[in-house]
Amino acid sequence: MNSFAPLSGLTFTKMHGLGNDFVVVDARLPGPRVTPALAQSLGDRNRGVGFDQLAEIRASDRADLRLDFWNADGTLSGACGNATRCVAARVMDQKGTDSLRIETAAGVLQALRRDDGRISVNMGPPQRGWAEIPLARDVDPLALPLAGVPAAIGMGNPHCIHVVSDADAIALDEIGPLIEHDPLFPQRTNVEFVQVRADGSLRLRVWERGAGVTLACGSGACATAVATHLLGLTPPAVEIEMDGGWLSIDWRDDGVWMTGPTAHVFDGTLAPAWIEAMA
Ligand SMILES: N[C@H](CCC[C@H](N)C(=O)O)C(=O)O
Repeated sequence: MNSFAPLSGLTFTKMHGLGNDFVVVDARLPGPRVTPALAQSLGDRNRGVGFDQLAEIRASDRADLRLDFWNADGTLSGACGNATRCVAARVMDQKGTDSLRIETAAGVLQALRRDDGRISVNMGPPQRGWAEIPLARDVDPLALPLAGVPAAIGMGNPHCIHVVSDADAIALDEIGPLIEHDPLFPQRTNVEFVQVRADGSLRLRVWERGAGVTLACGSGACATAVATHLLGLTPPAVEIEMDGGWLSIDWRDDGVWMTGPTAHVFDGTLAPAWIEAMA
């Protein structure tokens, strides 16, 4: 029994990592390919299923499988840490293994199941150069010419990280989209606001490119941990609390490791008339 039903079977799998929620479809089986329009309709929380991102499983000749990630607005993202952890958990369950390699646009990532059941993914090395993040011009990525002098780090997708004294005081809904669409980011950007607490943990809130405020963001947590370390504020390993819960991040020589829980919520079936209306 395949662990993921094909979209052509009008079914999908719903999962979340710390409330960052995903629809997973297995495009290795016969059925329609995901398109921007289909992702937008499926992502609609009133007229569709609703998700922060859609994770599309495809065959890979470099790893156990390939994942592509679609935001709720129909745009593609090169990375999605929490979805990578969720799909890895479900496929490792099905294979009865504790390790998996997943090809993404950002490279082949290693996933591991920890003894406590949490799932770790090595998200690879951060992008620190302005052109690879990417930024629109050659400025210091650790001191951007924007309000609050934020930092920019890429993790296969762009992140703009603001260190603030009180992350919960930020009007994320208002400020997030303004920064997401700032011309300094030619591919737009994810937007983070982070507070360094006295105990060394981080409080992080995220406005996601193409999705809005989310309860957690894996690649955003990785980018934030890299930025606060480069700014001399934290060690390479740090615990990060987001609205949906905690991720453990460890920037090691082989890449930025992210560890946290995953949850399989349900397997759903789309009404044939709904698919028909999509055509
Ligand atoms: N929620 C995802 C990030 C999605 C990033 C996406 N919003 C973009 O880069 O366009 C994560 O756990 O890494």
